[in-house]
Amino acid sequence: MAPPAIIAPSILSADFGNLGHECSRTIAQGADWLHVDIMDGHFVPNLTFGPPVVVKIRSHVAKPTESYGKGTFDCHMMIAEPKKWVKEFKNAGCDLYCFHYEAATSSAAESPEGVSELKTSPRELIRYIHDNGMLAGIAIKPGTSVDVLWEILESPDAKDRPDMVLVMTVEPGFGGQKFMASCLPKVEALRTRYPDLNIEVDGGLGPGTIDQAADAGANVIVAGSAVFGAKDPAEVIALLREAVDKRSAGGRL
Ligand SMILES: O=C(CO)[C@@H](O)[C@H](O)COP(=O)(O)O
Ligand SMILES: [Fe+2]
Repeated sequence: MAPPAIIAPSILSADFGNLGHECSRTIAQGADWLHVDIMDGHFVPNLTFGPPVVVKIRSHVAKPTESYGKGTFDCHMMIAEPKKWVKEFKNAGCDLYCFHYEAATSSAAESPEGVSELKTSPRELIRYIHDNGMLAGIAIKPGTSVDVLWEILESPDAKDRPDMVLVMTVEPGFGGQKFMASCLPKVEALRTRYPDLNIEVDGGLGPGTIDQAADAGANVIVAGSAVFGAKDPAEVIALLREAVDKRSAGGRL
């Protein structure tokens, strides 16, 4: 049976002028995690915020009492140098550090300043994240084949294996984009091989698209505009959860 639903509203769609309150309210409305989109203006053509803002919102949301627990900060690192920021985000209050496969493997990302210790492989980066006391996620963009992940998921040592895979269902960079159903075969392939894996989908998720994502096997659901733009965010969170849990309880097609 697939793991239970985890609903992770993306705070990219929250009111940034009132972020602490928005975060605590969303958790009170039934969200499990908060999805924290970190963009550096290099890996993606947009900028968000860094560790000081994460510190501030952490003070409004209690740290989870267990791994994957309520209040987990799921930091989606859309940054060119994922290794460089691991310790800072840990210290800021991040619980799950999800880097992009493309950033970890591109030569531009490895070391724009020629600093060799920033060079790393996805497996080494996963180990480094674990050694720094966080869960590790690995994300792939719509144009990246799921095949790049098999070797990483089969790493003999659990320290080198990700705790979650994020399959992007939009091009990373902005909220409010149209859901790309063409990415779902990647989710299906992952779920077929790994019944217990946390598989996250991100981009364009909401009441109109959740059934397709849940049918494919996703259990960690990011939704930004659908939650923060809703009249009744609690109702949307409950609907997303029900769509996923209905499938994990009843078995997949
Ligand atoms: O990572 C990203 C965008 O790059 C996402 O997390 C979006 O912020 C999701 O927003 P919606 O598509 O749900 O509005
Ligand atoms: Fe995201």
